[in-house]
Amino acid sequence: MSSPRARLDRVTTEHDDAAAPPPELREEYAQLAEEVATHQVAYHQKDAPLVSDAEYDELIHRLRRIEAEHPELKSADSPTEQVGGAPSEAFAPVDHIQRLYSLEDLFSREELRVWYDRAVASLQRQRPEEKPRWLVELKIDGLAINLLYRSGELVRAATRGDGITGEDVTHNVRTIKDIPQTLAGENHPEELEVRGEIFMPSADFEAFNETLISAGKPPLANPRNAAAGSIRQKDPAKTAKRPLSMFVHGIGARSGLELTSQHEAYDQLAAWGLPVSPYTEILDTFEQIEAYLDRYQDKRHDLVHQIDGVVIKVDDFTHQRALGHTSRVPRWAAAFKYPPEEVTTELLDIRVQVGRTGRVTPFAVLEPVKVAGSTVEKATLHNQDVVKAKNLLIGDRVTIRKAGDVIPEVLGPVLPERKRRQEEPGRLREFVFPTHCPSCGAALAPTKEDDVDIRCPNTESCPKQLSERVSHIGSRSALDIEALGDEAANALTQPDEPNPAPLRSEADLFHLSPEDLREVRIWRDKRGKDAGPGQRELVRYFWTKNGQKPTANTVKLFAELEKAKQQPLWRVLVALSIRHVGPTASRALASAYGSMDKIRAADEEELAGIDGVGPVIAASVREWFSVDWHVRVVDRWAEAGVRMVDEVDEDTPRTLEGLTVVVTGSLENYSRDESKEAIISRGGRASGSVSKKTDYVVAGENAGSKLTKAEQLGVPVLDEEQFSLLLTHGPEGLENQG
Ligand SMILES: NC(=O)c1ccc[n+]([C@@H]2O[C@H](COP(=O)([O-])OP(=O)(O)OC[C@H]3O[C@@H](n4cnc5c(N)ncnc54)[C@H](O)[C@@H]3O)[C@@H](O)[C@H]2O)c1
Ligand SMILES: [Zn+2]
Repeated sequence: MSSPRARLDRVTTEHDDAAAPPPELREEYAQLAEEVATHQVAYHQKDAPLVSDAEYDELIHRLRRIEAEHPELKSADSPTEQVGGAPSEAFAPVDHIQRLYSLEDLFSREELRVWYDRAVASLQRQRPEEKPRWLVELKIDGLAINLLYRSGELVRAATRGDGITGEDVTHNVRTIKDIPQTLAGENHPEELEVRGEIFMPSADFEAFNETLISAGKPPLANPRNAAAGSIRQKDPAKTAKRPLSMFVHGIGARSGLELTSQHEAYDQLAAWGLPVSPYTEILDTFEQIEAYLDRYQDKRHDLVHQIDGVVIKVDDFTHQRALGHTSRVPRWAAAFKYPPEEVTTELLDIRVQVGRTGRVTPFAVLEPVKVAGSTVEKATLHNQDVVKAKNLLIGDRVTIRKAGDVIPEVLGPVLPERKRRQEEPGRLREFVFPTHCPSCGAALAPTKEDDVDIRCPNTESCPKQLSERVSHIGSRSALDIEALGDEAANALTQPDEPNPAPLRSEADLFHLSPEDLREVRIWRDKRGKDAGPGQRELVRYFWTKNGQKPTANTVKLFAELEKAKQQPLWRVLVALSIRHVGPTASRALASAYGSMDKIRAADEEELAGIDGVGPVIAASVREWFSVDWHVRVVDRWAEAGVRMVDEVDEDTPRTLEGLTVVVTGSLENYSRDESKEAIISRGGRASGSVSKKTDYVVAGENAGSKLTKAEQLGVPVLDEEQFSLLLTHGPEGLENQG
């Protein structure tokens, strides 16, 4: 599929100014048109898309581009002229009184700007005295519906179909509680068409899918497919079981009803009991529209329904009429699309990786694909059971999802494509979990018999486990050694033939000398940040000449290792890679005991009793200290001068004793860890989630849902300045603030 597309791009640019389309282009145009038409049927009629919306959008855009350059290629039934699909024969056809249109898609701020300027200019010419206002609302990812009310009674409901003829789904729509059978209020027009979007609320969608999975049925792909599939059931009883809602987004034919604007129409429809969206706003300027786009891009996962963009409409009906329609879309409205969060790509392979605690996890190797602003080529699959549950075969086309900052997830195979591929022998194959560690060759096994996790038992010297542990020691949540990242950890722990690895165990990390790194490439060759231009040769000269003067990179590593020895006890605990012992548990242990020796001496029961520790972590800590080489790590580090005791700083006043504080968003003067430490060292509890028990929420730049939650629960919200006052003077500091 990709090669004809790539060729197409080339051909269209080369022939920008050519008059007659060359035969290859003709043929490729025909092919692409057919492909797009197939996707339209799969999506609109069968509710079973073969590709993601993003890919479809790309195809149809290319088609439009060719048509723009070579209009003679375009036929009247081109897929670019279609509004949705022809109505399915499973339902009675219904002619809409007034046509339904699709919307022009805009994929960037630049495209939006062009569209906006054109609309403004066109209105300016026609009605120079008036300035348009914009009604901006969310683009609900659902199914369009046209409701017909006669004298206040719902008489018919139809899908959009091709815009002229839809499918009669009245019985099914009557099962939706949000849609009134009889309108409230009075003065109902004799005839009224109400347009809206039927959707399955995000929360219900997840719950519904869980019931499907537990009944052994395949889950629905996304809320849009869910809504469309639910409305187009043959049996209304089935539709009735689906949690569906609707929001109004337009008005069609209306007899004897005088309305002057879109927002007035919404107000009237709301007064008659129809559900209108709470997210709609009337705006005046382009900047305000952009601010709206920004706001909802951040919030898109906290909404009642899924959205794929924002719809911008000219509010005034006179203005709408002045701008008019094309055959397919209104010129007075357009849809701004957010970057897609779901795309499909090829599952090239499933491999396994070895983690720092020996866990061997499968991950998907993907054909690189852009999603939500970044390129994805790998996604964890967690364990064998997940690979099975997701029903993945190597060679499948798969849907992946990346929402915001969340790590990318493989949702599952594109099933219709799977069927096609199954017919080609050898195209698909099942993933077989390896029996031996890909790094050290040890036989893999679960720790306990019924454990889903498979592990490499060679914990001490499996090179991959060791390098993962070493890079973890350098990570920000552990000893925070910037010069000790993945690359450095690899260089330290993997042999670089003919040289052996400088480090065979993390026990010796703090005993390394610059001499040990002399032959290791990243320290031998690389100029550090401090080394100025031209110094590289000089530094190398010293190395080769007398082996005395280390490179700037080496200096940096050793300076940072030295500094790391002074890190607080909790960070040392994190650095040890004890299973289940992350920053939270480490802080709890460190503040309860204050020294490594005491933690080592504590028995399991005692550990389990510590607030923030509990039985699982307690067992894990005890087990860890029972292994000889683990203890050796601690001893060797202590020997090298790593701090194993927390000094109780008598000078820090315990101003936050007994208080729980949540910090959200970014502060100017404190990093995430610094603010936590500031709270804990003053006797407070630094929590990650807001509840009724939270005493204060400190909100920095870009604070998100935690701030909203605090406001809902009435938890006092502090800015950074008030936070500083709280730290130095306790709650009284805030009271005196005036
Ligand atoms: N994956 C595939 O194979 C495939 C195939 C065909 C179409 N598609 C997807 O379908 C969409 C194109 O279909 P389309 O013609 O329905 O266009 P569209 O969904 O981009 O926009 C038009 C529709 O948006 C809906 N809408 C939602 N909120 C609205 C609001 N607030 N105001 C007005 N309208 C609102 C209306 O139902 C309207 O008909 C694209 O997203 C495309 O990616 C995908
Ligand atoms: Zn191994």
